[in-house]
Amino acid sequence: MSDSLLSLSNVALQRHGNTILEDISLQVRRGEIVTLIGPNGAGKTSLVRIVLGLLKADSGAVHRQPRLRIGYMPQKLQVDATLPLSVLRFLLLAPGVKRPAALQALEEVGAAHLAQRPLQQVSGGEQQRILLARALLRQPDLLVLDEPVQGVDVNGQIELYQLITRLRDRYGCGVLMVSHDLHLVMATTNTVVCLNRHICCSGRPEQVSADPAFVALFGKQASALAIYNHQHDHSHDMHGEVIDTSHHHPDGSACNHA
Ligand SMILES: Nc1ncnc2c1ncn2[C@@H]1O[C@H](COP(=O)(O)OP(=O)(O)OP(=O)(O)O)[C@@H](O)[C@H]1O
Repeated sequence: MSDSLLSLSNVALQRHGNTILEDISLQVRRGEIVTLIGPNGAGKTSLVRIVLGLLKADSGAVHRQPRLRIGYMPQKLQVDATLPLSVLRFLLLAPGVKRPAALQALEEVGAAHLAQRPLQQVSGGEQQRILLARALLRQPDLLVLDEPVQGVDVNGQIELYQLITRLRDRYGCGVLMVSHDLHLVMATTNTVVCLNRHICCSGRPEQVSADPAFVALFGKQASALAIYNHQHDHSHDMHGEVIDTSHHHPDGSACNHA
């Protein structure tokens, strides 16, 4: 039996005559962490929405393993600041969730001590852990994390990525996450997919980082600063279209846009 949880083949999405995504093929297998990186407007959120089934691709195919359970962690916790809600009560809002399971999920993410804390009083890093706990409550086969370390300081980011890796190991789930942080992601991910409407390059981090095309794409400075800075050796016009059309991505390894 295939261990592929999710498979996208040649997926394309247009909106109002604009190409948002084109020719996107990727897979997430059980136990694998796949990270989507790309600049603002690259289509990362649109791709996540297609994976979640919230958006339908205009062409191409999306295959999910039968009865696939997806745990989704959004970018941010959206709560009414006037709503008196403890962390535990927030988790109990999810359908079918019982108190012991909610407490265990908080324990799993190192946030058991926050159970009775008003939701509005938790820090950015604590919020991300709570959202991760909520995603775990679905006992997911696949965790989909949209910028899981957003608004968290560097030490907190390292801890969160380590936590995600531990959860992957413990549950054997697949992880698809969006990140802007190339440097930290390289240490924890199995596959990096660089997206800019199309897939610019992808592969295992060690393969990608050893390839001259990778350095050309991201630049040494970007790695050293742990800040994502998208650099291509091909160009995009103001609509994100590739001006140099010689690129192609035959096998998922880093490509050289000569
Ligand atoms: N419903 C829509 N109608 C028209 N354009 C859209 C729609 N949804 C997204 N877009 C456009 O598609 C492009 C990709 O958006 P998306 O939010 O997927 O990018 P992103 O990589 O997640 O960006 P960011 O890093 O800024 O969050 C953007 O140019 C956006 O304006």
